[in-house]
This record gives sequence, C-alpha cells and structure tokens, in this order.
Amino acid sequence: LAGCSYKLRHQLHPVWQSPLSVPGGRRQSPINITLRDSLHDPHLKPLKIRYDSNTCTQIWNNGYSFLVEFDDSTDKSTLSGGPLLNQYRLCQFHFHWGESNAVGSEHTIDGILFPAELHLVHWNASKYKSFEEAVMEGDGLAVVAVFLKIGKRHEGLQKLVDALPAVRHKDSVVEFTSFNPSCLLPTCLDYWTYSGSLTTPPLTESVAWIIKKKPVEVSHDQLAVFRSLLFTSADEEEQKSMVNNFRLQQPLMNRTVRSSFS
Ligand SMILES: Cc1ccc(O)c(S)c1
Ligand SMILES: [Zn+2]
Repeated sequence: LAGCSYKLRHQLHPVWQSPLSVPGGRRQSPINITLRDSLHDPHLKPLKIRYDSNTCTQIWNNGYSFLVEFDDSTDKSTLSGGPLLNQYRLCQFHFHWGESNAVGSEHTIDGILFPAELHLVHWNASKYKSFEEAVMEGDGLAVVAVFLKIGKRHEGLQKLVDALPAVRHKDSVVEFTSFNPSCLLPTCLDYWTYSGSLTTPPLTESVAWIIKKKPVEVSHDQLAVFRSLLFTSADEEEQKSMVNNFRLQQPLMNRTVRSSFS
C-alpha cells in the first residue's frame, strides 16, 4: 500500500515541490506573506513598467502552464524601479491555478489563497545577454505576481482566453500579437518584495519577487477555460487536465518581506 500511496503522492506533488530539491536552498519560493512580519521600506521606489504590445509574439503550452511570449531582443518592454537596481526585459508571462476556486495561487497573504496567480517574468538586460544567462544569477530575474480573484469579467483577458483552445495540448503553439499585459495589472501601486526563486524547475534562486497587493478580477467562466487546457500532448492516450500547477510553499528562512506601503 505504501508503494502506491508513494506513487500517488509523487504524482500529485512532483519531487521538486520540497525545499530539499535545491541543495542549500535558502531563498525558495513561493512563501506565505504575513502582514505583521513585513516591513515598510520608505526607500522603495515606484515600479516603472513600460510594455509595448508589438513585442507580444505567441502562446505556448509547455506542459505545465501556458506562456505568452515576448520578443526580448530590445528594450521595448521593460520593468525597473521598485527594489531593482537595473532594467529588466519582459520575456514571458504565465499563470498558476487550481482545480477549483479554493486553491490556485502560489503565494498567500496571511494564509489567504487566490484561485490563480499571474507571473510576469523579466530578466536583467543591464547585466546579462539573455534570459538563459540571467536565470543562473542572484539578480538575474524579476517576476511581478498579480493575484486573480473571481468577480466581473476581465475584458482585456478575454483575447487571451479566446486563444487558449488553440493550445489545448502540451507543445502546441499559436501566434498571439498586439497584446499589452499592462491591462492585467491592478491600478493600485502597492506591492511586497522579497528575494526568492523560480517555482518550477530549475528552481534557481535568481528572482526578485514583486507581489502586487491588490488582485485583479476575472469571471468564473474565464478561469474555467484555463482548466480546459491539458498537461498532455495530443498523441498521449490519457488526457490530464492542466490544474493545480502551483508549487507548495517553502520556508521563509532568513528573509524579510518588504512593503512599498505602510
Ligand atoms: C521563468 C519562470 C518559469 C516558470 C515559472 O513558474 C516561473 S515562476 C518563472
Ligand atoms: Zn510562475
């Protein structure tokens, strides 16, 4: 019995879920952000986010999430300011979500979960030549996270939702252009920031996390389309729905979460 429960547990929570999967992992993500332990840092600058919809290129189902990818060969779509010392280029965004609205986000606020979490991934183009190089460096990446909550339909998201059936299976790709992800950001400027890691392999400890305080609203039906995607490719007989693609929370260890607001 132990064998099959191990198999089940292994299937439900791949081995890289645990902090021990990264030797010496001392800045792993995601984490729970406790309001009482976060520290207002008045020296934090406002975030400077400048996206150009002409850099948006395609959507790809990579078998774990769907990535909306951007041409990052120039400084047309960038992130700077906040806790960052350099300018970072947007290379992709993706989401993590659950099988129901009760689970889905990777980070939590005082234990509060959201049904999904958006990650806008940027790499330090001031110091490194590519994402692949930057992903190995402590100051290589900056990920802006936005919580999604169920509410009114998000008009800007609908163009993305309408494209998802075309990338239902793992390894499918479809052209996707003229989309400005700024429409997915809340109007409130407040955020938390801490040093962490990717939440999927290679789990490298190269991410300055910037977590927006306010969620954005999407409709129940819009999020349901995320769950119609599949982990599996078209030629696999067992089709597994793409849900619960979030990592379990990791120990804070010797880190402080700073807030841009008091
Ligand atoms: C670069 C990257 C890839 C996948 C992810 O979930 C995250 S959080 C970052
Ligand atoms: Zn992510």
